[in-house]
Amino acid sequence: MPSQKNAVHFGAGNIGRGFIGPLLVQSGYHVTFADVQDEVIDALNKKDTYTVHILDQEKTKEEIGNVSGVKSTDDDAIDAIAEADIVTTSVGPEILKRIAPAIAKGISKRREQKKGDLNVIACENMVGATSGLKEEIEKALEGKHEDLKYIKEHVGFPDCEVDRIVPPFESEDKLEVGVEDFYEWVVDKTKVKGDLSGVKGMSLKENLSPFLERKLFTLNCGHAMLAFLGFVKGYKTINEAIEDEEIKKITRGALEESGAALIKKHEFDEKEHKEYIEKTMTRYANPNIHDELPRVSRKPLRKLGENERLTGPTKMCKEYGLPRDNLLKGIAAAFYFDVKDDEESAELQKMLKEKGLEATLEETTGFKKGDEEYETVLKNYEDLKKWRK
Ligand SMILES: NC(=O)C1=CN([C@@H]2O[C@H](COP(=O)(O)OP(=O)(O)OC[C@H]3O[C@@H](n4cnc5c(N)ncnc54)[C@H](O)[C@@H]3O)[C@@H](O)[C@H]2O)C=CC1
Ligand SMILES: O=P(O)(O)OC[C@H]1O[C@](O)(CO)[C@@H](O)[C@@H]1O
Repeated sequence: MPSQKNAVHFGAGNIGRGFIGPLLVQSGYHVTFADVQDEVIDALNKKDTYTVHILDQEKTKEEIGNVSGVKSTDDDAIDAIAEADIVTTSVGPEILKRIAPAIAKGISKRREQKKGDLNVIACENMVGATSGLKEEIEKALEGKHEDLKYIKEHVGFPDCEVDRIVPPFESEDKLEVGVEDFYEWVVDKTKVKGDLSGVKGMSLKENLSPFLERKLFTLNCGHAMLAFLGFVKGYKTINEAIEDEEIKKITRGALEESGAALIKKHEFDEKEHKEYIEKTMTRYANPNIHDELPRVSRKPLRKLGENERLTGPTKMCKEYGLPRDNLLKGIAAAFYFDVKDDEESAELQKMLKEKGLEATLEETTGFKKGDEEYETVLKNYEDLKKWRK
């Protein structure tokens, strides 16, 4: 009998339980979720199985078994890494540095126990998430030459792109999760140690960047446009926002703008990219998915950042001398995002109050006074005032 393959997944949240965890289980791994929420960890250990609802036209279910939970801050997490064949994460970009020390300790233990190859893959909405995590792990092992040598020889750190819409799911059962049918997981093949071809749903590619930029500057870009513009008009959900013809038109326009730049940069087939945009618009409008705007627009300071989903495609359009009017409407709308329990939203509103829009715009997006983008966002911000109810 083949021996049990083991995976440790940091973050038993929506993407962990609804996307990466299930794919690993279906590929024959026992998945140990490492999280900080006791309730979720206890439930995983008590039940050993949970339901994933596929929220498509026809609603189906998958039962996911062979799972357990550990506290990511306990030694149990380190022990689990020592026994793992793969470590994945979906904790949010800002949490990666917090989990790096535990992964470093787990790697050190593997080296002592002369364990074989391991791959660590950060599945976050971010360019270079795994590379950043690798840096943090190496920092945690500074001066430990044997561990660093072991990493070089035995630990792969491939960056990746993850795409599946998984909002919080209403259920009495803490573990149940609701997902769209669509998913895409593209992993940088050139950085893998050993063989990951047995992982179901993982697409190994030599050139990750076009896939990553296509996803961030399309799915995430349009989602952010809908969420920020929808918020200005007082809508609560993505479904409400996309039903508004004005918002829908601007969002589609933004995807066409980012699409034109992506086609130029990555030489995508024009017709195929048009279809990709249409498919993305259909995914947003899925009537079976209830997605609240504050989730999609969460952490606005990160989302406004250079090379992120709105500023990134805008800059790319500029580089190729292409229009970016719709994208700049989405950027302007982001400054209206005001949700008290979102720390970054509170920080953004504080900046606006204390420094004013001009300085905040410069600080968050990198657009400078005199740039066409800077002036247009200021104008758009004024124009959006009439949208507020
Ligand atoms: N939900 C979605 O539709 C998508 C999310 N993503 C990305 O996946 C990542 C996670 O997103 P979600 O699953 O939606 O978030 P989530 O909030 O549902 O899950 C995050 C999980 O991480 C856990 N966590 C926080 N600190 C931790 C720590 N120190 N150690 C271990 N676990 C910790 C939380 O308790 C939570 O269970 C983000 O980077 C997001 O950008 C990517 C594609 C789609
Ligand atoms: O932390 P992030 O990037 O906001 O992740 C949550 C996100 O999940 C998605 O719905 C789907 O990837 C995004 O468009 C959304 O913003």
